[in-house]
Amino acid sequence: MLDGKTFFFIGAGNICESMIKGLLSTGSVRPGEVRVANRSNQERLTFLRNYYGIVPVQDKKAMAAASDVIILAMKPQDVFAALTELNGCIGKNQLVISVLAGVPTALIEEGLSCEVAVVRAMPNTSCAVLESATGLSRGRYTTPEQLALAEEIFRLMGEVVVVEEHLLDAVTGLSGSGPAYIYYLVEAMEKAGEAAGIPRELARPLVLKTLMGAAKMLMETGEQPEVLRQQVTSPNGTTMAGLNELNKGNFQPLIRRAILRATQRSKELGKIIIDRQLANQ
Ligand SMILES: NC(=O)C1=CN([C@@H]2O[C@H](COP(=O)(O)OP(=O)(O)OC[C@H]3O[C@@H](n4cnc5c(N)ncnc54)[C@H](OP(=O)(O)O)[C@@H]3O)[C@@H](O)[C@H]2O)C=CC1
Ligand SMILES: O=C(O)[C@@H]1CCC=N1
Repeated sequence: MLDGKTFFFIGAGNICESMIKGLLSTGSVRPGEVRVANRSNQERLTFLRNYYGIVPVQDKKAMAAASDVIILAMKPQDVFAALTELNGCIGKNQLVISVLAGVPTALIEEGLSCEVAVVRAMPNTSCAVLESATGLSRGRYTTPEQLALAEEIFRLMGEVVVVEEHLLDAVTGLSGSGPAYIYYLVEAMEKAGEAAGIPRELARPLVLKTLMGAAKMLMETGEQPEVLRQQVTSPNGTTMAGLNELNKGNFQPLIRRAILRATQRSKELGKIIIDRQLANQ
């Protein structure tokens, strides 16, 4: 279904580059089929063109009209300006994918003032290595075929779940922001390894292989994480001593708080944008 489809990224930031890198690496999308626009940062477009061979765009309206898939990838607070620029140029047979945290499909449909197919997606930066966990939900004018196209695009870059739109804020808090929690854990483990006397250059591969191995065990054995944890934990051994320290710091409630707060923040971002839209009407 992807053959020859053209992609127009509006917003050339981190998630855009992760997706471009991932999509091109699959070979299913060619550099000439990827068009990218920014608000003002031309150096960034030049970099992306030189590095990936993509097509930098100045005339967003013309390019949006001429592309199969338009990906909104600016900050949520910049969505109005972007939609205003695109108003009236996207038709029913095109697909708009929004990766914006918190922004409802209805707001995008309204901003484009026509019956446009919108899919709201929440990928993560692991798109770059084809290991994203992506949540999708469709807007009111999106056909099953258009949703299937969005699924196909994101499935090239990892796992996809299709959810009710109200769950996308939670997907954002869990797996959209999720890589940052893991990187933070890696940072903390490396620093702790150093404190225990292991030089950074040795701590890094030890931590990374531990992370990879644990992920692989979870995926390949199908065991519950509790079971795998118990297999590591000898009675009165080292792991138990370490886990006790994590529990003293309320490890699980802390993680829960972080994910719930990120989820709430996604909802807040949506509300800010909706309130601003209402104020402008
Ligand atoms: N980073 C992540 O891990 C993820 C981010 N997201 C979502 O993706 C979106 C982008 O995030 P991220 O890539 O991190 O952000 P960045 O700040 O890295 O990039 C945003 C880009 O949008 C551009 N931009 C702003 N307004 C316009 C406009 N009107 N037309 C064209 N381009 C515009 C900016 O251009 P300029 O520099 O010229 O102003 C900038 O390059 C956010 O809404 C976020 O919620 C979703 C999943 C994961
Ligand atoms: O931090 C953010 O708001 C975005 C959304 C998910 C990941 N990054």
